[in-house]
Amino acid sequence: MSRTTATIEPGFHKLELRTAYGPVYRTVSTAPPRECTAQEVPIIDLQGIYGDLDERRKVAAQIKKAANEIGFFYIKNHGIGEDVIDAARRQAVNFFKQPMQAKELVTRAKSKYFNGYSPPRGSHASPSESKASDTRETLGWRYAPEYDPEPKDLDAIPPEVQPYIRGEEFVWEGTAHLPDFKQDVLRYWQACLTLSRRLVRVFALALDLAEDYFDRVTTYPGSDGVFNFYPGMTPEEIRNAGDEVGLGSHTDLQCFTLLWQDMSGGLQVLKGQEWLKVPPVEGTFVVNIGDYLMRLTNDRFVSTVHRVFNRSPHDRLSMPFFFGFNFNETCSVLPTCITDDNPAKYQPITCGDWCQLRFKQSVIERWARTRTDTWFLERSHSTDSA
Ligand SMILES: O=C(O)CCC(=O)C(=O)O
Ligand SMILES: [Fe+2]
Repeated sequence: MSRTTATIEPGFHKLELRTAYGPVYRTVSTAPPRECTAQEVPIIDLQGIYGDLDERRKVAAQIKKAANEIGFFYIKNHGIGEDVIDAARRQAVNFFKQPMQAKELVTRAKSKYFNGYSPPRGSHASPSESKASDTRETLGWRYAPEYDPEPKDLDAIPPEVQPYIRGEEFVWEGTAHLPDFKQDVLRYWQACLTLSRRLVRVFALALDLAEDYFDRVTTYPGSDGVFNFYPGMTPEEIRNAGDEVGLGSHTDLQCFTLLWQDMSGGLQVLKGQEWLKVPPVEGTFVVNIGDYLMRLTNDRFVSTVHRVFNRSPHDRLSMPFFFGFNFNETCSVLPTCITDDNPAKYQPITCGDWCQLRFKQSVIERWARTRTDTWFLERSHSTDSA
């Protein structure tokens, strides 16, 4: 019986990545990451998005270049107040510093839609990267129209939208003992949502579409707020950490992510086969393209693999916000991303169904892993695909 065994050159290894259609594998360098350059991951000044059309187009051109090349860039002058960020950051730390019993009041096990708290080792983003699961713990909450900064009439939510509302109140009920938690966290989330609606208009310009092209599909958008906490390590833990990661290699799912990270460092981005460090820059967010937007742009904008290490004595905190389209809207590859020579590669799909495909893969995979560990490991080491 023949069996394919991929040959990997020394200095490289095979990285397993989750996608909506099951695992894919990439050959990746094992060399330590190097610092990214300002050309590779540029800092884009957003001041111009509040200016005239000409200024908005200039920002759009910079976003287009970065989105085409690496799918990651920093934004400065983004308009989210330092006080808003600071209050959210303090609340996140208050939350994670609680005893486990208090955090479990909002355990993800209570959720139908991945809201709530997941403890350290609660996820394993890339099973081939590390034998152990991810060290981060995380708290997430999702879109609910009653908190939308664009006020909604709750009695007039379209019936086709209603089944796709993913926010759940238990997150706020189970944190009500933390003074001002809900207020400070939602203020941050609302600021991220407002900025994302503004940014998606610049993305439309970057894609040669009318500026309001996406307005119709961002009325009840995918808007996942998340706090990630990566605990610091003692020197001994660092020595024994082996291949452990804070958050394993993955791509984000929706259109784009706004990522606030504290000054610890630890974010890495995969460029070709090489890992780049994308360090924190004071006063900025990192923005990265997600899989759904990559699909809608016929792969013009790239959703890039990234991961996080926190091999330091200090705790690390990040506060990503994942922005997508209304989960009920079926979207096709964008007309400006199709030519006679380059027809649409993908079928229309809703952002909700797209995310669901990936979630399902994780569930199938977890199931396979618990049932037949050896079967699964053999398969993941002997299959070579895209
Ligand atoms: O913590 C970070 O810097 C990145 C987090 C991330 O990639 C994610 O939550 O998807
Ligand atoms: Fe991510």
